Amino acid sequence: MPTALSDTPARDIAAGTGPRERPAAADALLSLRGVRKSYGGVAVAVEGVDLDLAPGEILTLLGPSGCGKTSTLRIAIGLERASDGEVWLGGQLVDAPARRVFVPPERRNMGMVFQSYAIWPHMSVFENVAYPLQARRRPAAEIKADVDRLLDMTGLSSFADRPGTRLSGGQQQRVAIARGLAAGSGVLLMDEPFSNLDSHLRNHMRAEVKLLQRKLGIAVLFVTHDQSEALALSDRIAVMRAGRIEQIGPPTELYNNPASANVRDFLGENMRLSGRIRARGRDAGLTVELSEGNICLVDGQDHTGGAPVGSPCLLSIRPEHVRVEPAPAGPHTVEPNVVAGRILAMLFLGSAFEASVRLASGAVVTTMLGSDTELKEGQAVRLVLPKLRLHAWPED
Ligand SMILES: Nc1ncnc2c1ncn2[C@@H]1O[C@H](COP(=O)(O)OP(=O)(O)OP(=O)(O)O)[C@@H](O)[C@H]1O
Repeated sequence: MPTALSDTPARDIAAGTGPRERPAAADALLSLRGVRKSYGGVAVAVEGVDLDLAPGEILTLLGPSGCGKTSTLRIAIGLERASDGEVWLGGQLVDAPARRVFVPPERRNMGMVFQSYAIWPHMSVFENVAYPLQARRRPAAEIKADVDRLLDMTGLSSFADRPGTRLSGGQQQRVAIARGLAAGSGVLLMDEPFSNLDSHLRNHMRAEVKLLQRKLGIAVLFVTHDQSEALALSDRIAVMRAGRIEQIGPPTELYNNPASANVRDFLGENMRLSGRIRARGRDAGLTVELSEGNICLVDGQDHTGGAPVGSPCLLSIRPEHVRVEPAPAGPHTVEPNVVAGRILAMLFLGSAFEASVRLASGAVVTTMLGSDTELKEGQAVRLVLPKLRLHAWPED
């Protein structure tokens, strides 16, 4: 894996601190095994987390406030000690309470970028980036060469002499990233790094970080509560809830095949329709009668756990998978997987319209329409629900 600097590799950092054998994942740069954290022995923040950060990947911890994302990150870098479990860095054990192993953060050499950037205002851009290298007493010529390279890679060369205070939010963020890379382990931890930026700059920085990460081949463990940020940036997402990882996988897998209602609702929008199971296919598939009276064939995921025919259930479908067509003239005909409705309101989002549609039952659902749609507010429509895109769940 190409690391940013000609620096001490992570596997040498903790030399002499623990056993030599590797944890389960052979090529992982960072591994957490059964990590648990309770503050003051009472509040449990992290409850048995296992994860492996592979070389060159962006792995995001995603979840609502208080689910344990930051605690997990702080344990990884050594700012907190795990209460139980093991942390491995580059094949070396760096935290294992049961084995009395703990390597402090300054000896883990991992870069961390915080929400607040933590740029030192009394130092120039060059000095900020050089700091982690000076702290390790590297020779001046080597420091200069490495910092020049990092400033070049992050597009900051022309700002080298500028004080940290005289930079825009995006530039400060880049200084924080360059300084994180100077830590040299090839692993960068980022905790909500864009939350202080306005939405335009936030989008720009997401793209910039991903480009930089791809160029350098570093591994990033990223924390956010923003699902669109996680979907856009990550190679893999770990959705956390109450201190545990609920599902981990590539963004498209989590989006298309959520393993739980929590992951389904946390990632993206859903149209939800309530109904009752009318039949179960021999191998797979359900027939569901909606509250609208229509029949729907469901060939997506079945999360109803074999609930018997007659049980209430919930169907979900991503709004972009619903086809919205003008209602045909003449008497209403009932067809499977087609629901009648009327557009109540259309919101123009730039690239698309978000339309609220009232169904016969009175339920209001949200759908997406192309920006060139000819459909209008007040118009009668039919919603076509492809069976492969419909997932069945127990009632909420
Ligand atoms: N130093 C601390 N002392 C006591 N409890 C703490 C401490 N730090 C975090 N907690 C608690 O641990 C739980 C997890 O907190 P953590 O900051 O890891 O969550 P988070 O998902 O990162 O939240 P946020 O997105 O709000 O930062 C919360 O209930 C929090 O109140």
